[in-house]
Amino acid sequence: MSMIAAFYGNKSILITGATGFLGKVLMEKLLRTSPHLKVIYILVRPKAGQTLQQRVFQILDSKLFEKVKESCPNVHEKIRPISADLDQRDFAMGKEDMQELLASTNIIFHCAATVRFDAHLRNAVQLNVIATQQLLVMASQMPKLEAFIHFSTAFSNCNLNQIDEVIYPCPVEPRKIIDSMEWLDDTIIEEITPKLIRDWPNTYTYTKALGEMVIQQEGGNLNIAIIRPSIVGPSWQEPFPGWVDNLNGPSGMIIATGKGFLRSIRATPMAVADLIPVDMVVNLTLAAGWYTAVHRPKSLLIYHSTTGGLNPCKWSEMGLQVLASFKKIPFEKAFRRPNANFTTNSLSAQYWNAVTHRAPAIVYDCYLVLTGRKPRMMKLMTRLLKTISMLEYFTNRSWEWTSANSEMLRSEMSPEDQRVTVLTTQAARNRMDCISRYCLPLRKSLAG
Ligand SMILES: CCCCCCCCCCCCCCCCCCCCCCCC(=O)SCCNC(=O)CCNC(=O)[C@H](O)C(C)(C)COP(=O)(O)OP(=O)(O)OC[C@H]1O[C@@H](n2cnc3c(N)ncnc32)[C@H](O)[C@@H]1OP(=O)(O)O
Ligand SMILES: NC(=O)C1=CN([C@@H]2O[C@H](COP(=O)(O)OP(=O)(O)OC[C@H]3O[C@@H](n4cnc5c(N)ncnc54)[C@H](OP(=O)(O)O)[C@@H]3O)[C@@H](O)[C@H]2O)C=CC1
Repeated sequence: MSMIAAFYGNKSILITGATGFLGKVLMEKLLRTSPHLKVIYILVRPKAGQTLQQRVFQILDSKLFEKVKESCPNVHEKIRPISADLDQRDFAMGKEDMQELLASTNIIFHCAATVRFDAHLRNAVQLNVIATQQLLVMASQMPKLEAFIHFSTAFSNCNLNQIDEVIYPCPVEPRKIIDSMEWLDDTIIEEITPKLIRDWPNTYTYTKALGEMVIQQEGGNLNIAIIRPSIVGPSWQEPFPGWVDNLNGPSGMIIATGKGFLRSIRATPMAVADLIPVDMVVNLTLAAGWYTAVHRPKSLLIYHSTTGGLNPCKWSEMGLQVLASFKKIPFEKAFRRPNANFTTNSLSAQYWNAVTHRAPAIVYDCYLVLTGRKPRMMKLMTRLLKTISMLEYFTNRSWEWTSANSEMLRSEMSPEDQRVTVLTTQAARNRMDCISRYCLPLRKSLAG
């Protein structure tokens, strides 16, 4: 029997961000492999026109949960949604809900975040820093809490090239940033944002770094671990290959290339594409939760969930795999035949944008207007080019992440857990298999 799966049996688990990409996969794996867990509390923000229960049923109705429901048709009884908005004081939670959480929670997985690169600094600080701080305060009042697992990103220190499993100080103390958000107005915050974030490329990575510092400074005696995944992609194996439900990171770019919209990307072919399938991130997370609670390490441990350090994959290799997958399974109703290249300098990128992106979009829009339809291609192309420009920072640099803690974690696992729980390190060793599994199922999942 898996020791990790057995550990989560009979536990009350709190997940923030359970309606998001990683949160859903985490919840699925917990329900599938630890069917005797007591309850999963999920903090869900109310959405107009949908009750909390409806949001939960919508998630459970997705293909991701088919396997769990086969073995446990009443799986919804294990999930207890709690209305909470992490942007609000005390998460705008009801008193009784709060009391129940404080009294019962054994393990916290904190996934909620804004992952938008263009988030206003105030919003990013609120969710990625202040909400983390509030959750720590709650955690400190939980007598039964065994472990607090926080999701950060491998790019929280992307201003460095070599990144160890440690917390690096930020130039400005998180407390000072939090205080200033209280009295500065939005326009001034926008003006000073570039000065504050310095060599971080966006408010997302910057506020994730601040979030880590808050954890270190205000974690007190809690048993805490931080997971730092790199670029999280579709599932590799569990519960089935290729599950993904968003267009973040490379997924949207791959679709856009396959559909023939995207023909050129500013990327350095030899730069490392550090992709990690979502199920491996979840495996590492559950193993880290078990280890943190059972072994109670003396200090906070950080786990890199990355693949590049051991056996790096380059963007050129990734690109070739992607193009090969389009040949095997072409997209339906493509705008053009898929073909793409990587450019490295910004002048040639501008040239290709004009020639292969904007010009065909204008021609197509003229055709739509002439045939009595609404033009839409230029709007789509502008959005696509905006997205590409935000991703360029990551496609033109390489980072080296060490992974000693992840290696240590694997060595601490039982032989059975080592057999059933694929962690990042093994995935890195089988990198080509991993990439082709990344590309092909992604195509199947999102094509259409
Ligand atoms: C040698 C041969 C070469 C061959 C080349 C072959 C090419 C192969 C492809 C290779 C891929 C290369 C690209 C790699 C890029 C890697 C980047 C990795 C960066 C990771 C860093 C950190 C990882 C993390 O820690 S967390 C997760 C990261 N977060 C994100 O990824 C979020 C980024 N996105 C945003 O911040 C926003 O979406 C933004 C600012 C880019 C755009 O905002 P906007 O307000 O304009 O739009 P949205 O409201 O977000 O969406 C509106 C609409 O558009 C749809 N959409 C969103 N993104 C995409 C997309 N990428 N593609 C297509 N469509 C997209 C979205 O669903 C919405 O649709 P609605 O219908 O309106 O709802
Ligand atoms: N995806 C990736 O490539 C990577 C992700 N990470 C980290 O992993 C974690 C999860 O990311 P991912 O699943 O991709 O992100 P998603 O954007 O898919 O999910 C974000 C989650 O946070 C919730 N949330 C956002 N704002 C609030 C709020 N005010 N109150 C309550 N809940 C809120 C969302 O709820 P709702 O459904 O209501 O919007 C959603 O459940 C994050 O911490 C991220 O930084 C790290 C590295 C890479």
